[in-house]
Amino acid sequence: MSDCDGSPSTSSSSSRRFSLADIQSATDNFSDELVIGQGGFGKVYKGSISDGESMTVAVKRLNPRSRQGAREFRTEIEMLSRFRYPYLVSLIGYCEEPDEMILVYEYMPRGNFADHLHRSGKNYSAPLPWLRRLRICIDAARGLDYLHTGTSIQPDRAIHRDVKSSNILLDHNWDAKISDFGLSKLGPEDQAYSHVSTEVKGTFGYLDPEYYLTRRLTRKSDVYAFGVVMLEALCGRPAVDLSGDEEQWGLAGWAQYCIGEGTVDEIIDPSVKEEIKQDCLMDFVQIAVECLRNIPRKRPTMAEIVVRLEFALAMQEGKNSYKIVKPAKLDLALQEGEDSSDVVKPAKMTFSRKVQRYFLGTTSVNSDTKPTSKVQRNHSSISNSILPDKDGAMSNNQDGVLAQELPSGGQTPTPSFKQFTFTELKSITKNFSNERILSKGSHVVAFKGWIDEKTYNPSEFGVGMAVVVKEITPNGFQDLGLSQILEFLRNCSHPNLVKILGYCTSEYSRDYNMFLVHEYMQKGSLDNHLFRKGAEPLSWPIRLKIAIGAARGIAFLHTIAKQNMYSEFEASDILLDKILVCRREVDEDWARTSLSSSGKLKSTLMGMELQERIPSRAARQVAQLVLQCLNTELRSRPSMEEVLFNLETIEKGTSS
Ligand SMILES: Nc1ncnc2c1ncn2[C@@H]1O[C@H](COP(=O)(O)OP(=O)(O)OP(=O)(O)O)[C@@H](O)[C@H]1O
Repeated sequence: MSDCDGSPSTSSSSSRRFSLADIQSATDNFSDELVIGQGGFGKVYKGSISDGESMTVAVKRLNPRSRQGAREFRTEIEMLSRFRYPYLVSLIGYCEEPDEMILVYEYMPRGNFADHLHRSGKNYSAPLPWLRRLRICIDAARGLDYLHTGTSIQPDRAIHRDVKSSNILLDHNWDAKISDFGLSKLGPEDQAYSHVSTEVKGTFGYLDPEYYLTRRLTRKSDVYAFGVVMLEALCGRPAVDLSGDEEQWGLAGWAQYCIGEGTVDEIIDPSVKEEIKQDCLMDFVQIAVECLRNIPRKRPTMAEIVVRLEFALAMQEGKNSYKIVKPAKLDLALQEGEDSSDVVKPAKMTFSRKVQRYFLGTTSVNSDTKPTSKVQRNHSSISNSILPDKDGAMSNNQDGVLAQELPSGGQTPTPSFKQFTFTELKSITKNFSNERILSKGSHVVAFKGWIDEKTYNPSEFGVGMAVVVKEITPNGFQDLGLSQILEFLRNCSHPNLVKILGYCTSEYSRDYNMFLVHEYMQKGSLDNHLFRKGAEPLSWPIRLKIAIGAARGIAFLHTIAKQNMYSEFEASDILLDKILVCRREVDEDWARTSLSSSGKLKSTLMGMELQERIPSRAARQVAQLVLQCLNTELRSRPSMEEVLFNLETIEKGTSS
């Protein structure tokens, strides 16, 4: 393990070395009028350098009286030269002269997140809407995930050590990037829980108590600090505020206390309170509280946080109107050594203990707090609707709905995963009539129909939500048992996967076939758009968006397949080919997309007719990525997460 606190030579391979005269000219000789910020290192100026074209930059000049110095300066250069990513601020160059240490960064015109949350600084104009706060948290989480896990191309891993809202900077589109790597440590490569022992550094209000006590630094210290940032975003309060009552000085402690007391509503920033949807709020609070768990091992990883925040965003945007169960939640309730007996008696169904807890919703917001919060109460009401009966059998309610979300405001509950009756399916598909057939394969026939959006009851032709009813012969499932299939399907919920609305295994069904009901994707499958004669060619940005959507869906499948309960099978094998439930298709606004196989991905991206219209740099990058995916040596192929990361980077490069 190398350590940035040693004194590596300033790695300047990808950063430019400026003379002091360059910097003086860029900042009007360090004019006070150009000061845009001040941190522990020194003042930050807005400047303008010319490299052929003129470019606005942020110039950070070491204050000779600062407690920070050469070590932080070198660490920053070293880190930012190694870690380049759309969600990390870029270092453009540096200046090192006998009495000067200066860093030059890309300029982030909207300043830092803290100023917008706490209504301070020149950049603040109006309270940030909730959606924007959520997106900023996701960007920052992506940046930290990259720092923590690296990629096959950039295998180094690091711990930031000073995650806070003033180190999250915003560009003119409100895209967020992590900054300030002066305290970062290059970390151990493999295990999330291995650590480095260091002198305790960081910022009060964000310091992981475990690190403070033990000096054992892990990535989970960043996760703790990120949890505090999430609370700042939710409450609009700084991490430390000494102006109020003593128990409210530290946001982390105060917010956790309120959540435990069921009074989380009272601490939400009034300017966003009305905007936050209940589902999104519950998830957001849940993630934040988990980040703050006392035991670092029990905190989620940044990768999990990214997926779950994206999920919360989808809920806020109304893309998942029914209750969906997220794989990341596996970790919420199922911590090692936890006793499940207080939750639910073992059911006769073959769901594993993990799956039961997972499926029933979480029962403990935080293993460190008492189970009395509103969030918890809401969750337990979800559980109650599907508690096993006294014989241990899982009971459905009268509608055959297995799990129900109980939304706020007394709206009609929406089923999450319905057990349809065969009669209902007959009504949905007009008695499985030929005119309703969408496609026919050797093991699967798909029919189109309509159901009521709220109850999932059959509705008239063209009324309510369009769905696909798929009839699958037993051979279509290979050797999988029903319980395994259902387990998987329930958890297969992600904005980039077709939504499974329910199933039917009625004894009256033809030949004991199974039926799945999933959402209907208006634009059909991608191959239609790519290969159908006369189809309007898809533009390059849409193709890229589709590839990214598909990569997100697949990456998610891989994540859930990694959970123990699925260790016996590979998600991609089962879902993509055999069960056919996740044959991802393109929806209405092209935002949630996917492809039907990696073969199509290749042809999508390499389509000859498009080559002229793809920016040449992007074309090269895509071609390189495709070649990596097709590497004959399995181990050398990138993971889906890496593919996704690369596609997102290419997209950023194309749009900027
Ligand atoms: N690249 C940049 N673009 C725009 N503004 C920036 C940039 N870098 C820093 N700033 C502004 O300058 C402020 C100070 O930045 P700096 O990283 O030195 O300090 P800090 O992180 O707030 O504090 P400390 O260094 O003590 O942890 C930031 O909060 C931000 O408002």
